[in-house]
Amino acid sequence: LREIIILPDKRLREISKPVAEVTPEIRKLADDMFESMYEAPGIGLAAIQIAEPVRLITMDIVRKEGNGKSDPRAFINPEIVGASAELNVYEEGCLSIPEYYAEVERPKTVRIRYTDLDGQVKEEDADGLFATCIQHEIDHLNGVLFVDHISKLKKAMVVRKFEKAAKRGIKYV
Ligand SMILES: O=C(O)C[C@@H](Cc1ccccc1)[C@H](O)SCc1ccccc1
Ligand SMILES: [Zn+2]
Repeated sequence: LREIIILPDKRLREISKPVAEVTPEIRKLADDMFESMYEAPGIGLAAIQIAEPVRLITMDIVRKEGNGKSDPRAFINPEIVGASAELNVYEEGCLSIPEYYAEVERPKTVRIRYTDLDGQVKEEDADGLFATCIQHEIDHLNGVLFVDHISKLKKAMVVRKFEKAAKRGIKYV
């Protein structure tokens, strides 16, 4: 199980590097990410959140319902190649910014291109929670956090709260 890094950890602002080749190490990292994601629990995770600055995302949207179903997905070097003009608002959270939620507006549907764990390049349309989550995760790969999409004032309050907690040595368990 890998520790999820928390704001204000500067590493969350790194730009993750492309994965050159799907190696056994990348597959092992994906396994570690699924384990950490399920344990959190979360429906998405970007490698930088466990301090690995590589362009790899894991997701499992259905598992959240806890009805025994599971649809683990891994996305290597994901890119958004198209986005709807129509926007969607979703109350987002982040495993790296615990217990803070805010409404974020994003394109309702996006077309993504990525490489899967078998090394196959795929293109796919995403809508609903899948669209919201994949955009949230791709943001992580670019050092962007969901609080960067909310008002300056609210973002300043959140960042200050986490910086004070960090100074007091409070680690969110
Ligand atoms: O920090 C992360 O990247 C995990 C995020 C992914 C996410 C954020 C906003 C909207 C959808 C996904 C979440 O903390 S995973 C927890 C969760 C579960 C169900 C719905 C929303 C968030
Ligand atoms: Zn997040």
